[in-house]
Amino acid sequence: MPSLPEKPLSNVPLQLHQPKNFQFDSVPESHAWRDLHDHPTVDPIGPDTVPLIDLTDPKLTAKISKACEEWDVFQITGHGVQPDLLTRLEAQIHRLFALSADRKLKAAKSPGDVSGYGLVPISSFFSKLMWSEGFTISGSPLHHAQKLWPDDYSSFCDVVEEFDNVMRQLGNKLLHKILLSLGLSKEDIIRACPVRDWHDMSAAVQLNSYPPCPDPDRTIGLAAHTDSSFLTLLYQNSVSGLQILRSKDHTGPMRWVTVPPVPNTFTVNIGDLMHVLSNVRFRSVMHRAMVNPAKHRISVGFFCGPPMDVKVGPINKLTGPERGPVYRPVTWQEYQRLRRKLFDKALEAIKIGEEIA
Ligand SMILES: C=C1C[C@]23C[C@@]1(O)CC[C@H]2[C@@]12CCC[C@@](C)(C(=O)O1)[C@H]2[C@@H]3C(=O)O
Ligand SMILES: O=C(O)CCC(=O)C(=O)O
Ligand SMILES: [Fe+2]
Repeated sequence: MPSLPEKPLSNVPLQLHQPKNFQFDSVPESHAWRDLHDHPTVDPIGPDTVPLIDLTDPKLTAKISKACEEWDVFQITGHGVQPDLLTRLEAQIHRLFALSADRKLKAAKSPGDVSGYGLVPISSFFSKLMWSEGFTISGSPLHHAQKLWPDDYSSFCDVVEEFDNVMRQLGNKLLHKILLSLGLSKEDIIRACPVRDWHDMSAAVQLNSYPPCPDPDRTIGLAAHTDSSFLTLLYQNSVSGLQILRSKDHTGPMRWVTVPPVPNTFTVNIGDLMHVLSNVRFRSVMHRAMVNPAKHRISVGFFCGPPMDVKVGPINKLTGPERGPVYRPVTWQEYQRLRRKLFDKALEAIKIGEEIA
C-alpha cells in the first residue's frame, strides 16, 4: 500500500499543476516520486499472468469465478466491441491530448465538477504530480468538446457516445456474469442486482494520456488506487504500463504484476462497490500506471456503477452465520464523496461497526 503524502495539493489552482505538455529533459522534483519500488515487479509469465477469458467460452462462469477469487482482475476477448470503434476512439484521444495546453485548459474541470480536462481526483492526496493528463466524461461530452474544438466537436462526441453505448451493454453483461459466478441464480440476480438493465447503469469514461518520460523509474503515470465502481473496463493502447498489486492466495508476498496490452482486449478491474456487493468474496484490485521512456501511452477507463440514487450493500444471499454483512449500504455518490475525503480509507469507513465518517 503506498504511503500517503505529507502535503495535499487540493487548493492549488489547476493551471499551476499543469506541466508544459511534459517537455522535460529530466524528471523535475515536482514529478519525482519516492517509494515506487516498495514491492518487486514481475513480468507476466506462466502462472503469473492475469487470466485472459473469452466471453464466448462455455465454461465462462467458472472461469470468471476463479479469476475474481485468485486475481481480482481479468482480461477479456470475445466481447463483441468492434476493433474499428477502438481505433477511432484512439485517434480522437490523440487529437485531444495533442492540443495546446491553453486549448485543453478551456475545457478544464470546474471546481466541484466531475467532467473535463485536468488532474484525476486522487491527485489531491499526493504532494507530487503524476506523469499524465486526464479527461473525464460523465454525461454528455458536448459542452467540453465545444470548448476544445469550436468548429469540429461532433466527431469526438459521436465516437464517445457510440463507445458509451456499447460499453454500457458490455458492462451490464459482465456485471451479471460476475454475479452468476458468485453462485447466485438468475432469480437471485433479478431480485438483488442494483442495475435493472443497461440503460440504468451509471457510468463515466476516463481518458488517460501518459507522455514518454526521460526517467520512467522516478515517476508514476497514475498512483496506486482501487476504483470505486462495481467494475471498470480498461482499454490500453499497445504500450505497456498497467500493473496490479497481487499477493498469491492473498497471503504470499506482494508483487506488482504487469498487465500486458493484448490487442482488442479489455482489462476488467473489480472495484470497491463489487467488494461491498459480494461481501468481500471478490476484492477490489489495487493498480497503478507506469510510464514508458519512448512511447506515448493512452488508456481509457469505463467505470460501471449503480444508478446514482440506488444504495449498494452486501447481497443477502452472500451473507451468513460465518460472515454477516461486512459493509453498510451506500450510494455511488455517497461513496465517491467519502473517497474524496478519505481516499484509501473509504472502505474502512463504511465497515459495519467501524464507521468513521
Ligand atoms: C466515476 C468516477 C470514477 C473515478 C471518479 C469518477 O467520478 C470519474 C474519474 C474516475 C477516476 C479515474 C482515475 C482513478 C480514479 C480513482 C480517480 O481519481 O478518478 C477514478 C475514480 C474512482 O474510481 O472513484
Ligand atoms: O492507465 C491505466 O492503465 C490505468 C488507468 C486507471 O487505473 C484508471 O483510469 O482508473
Ligand atoms: Fe483505476
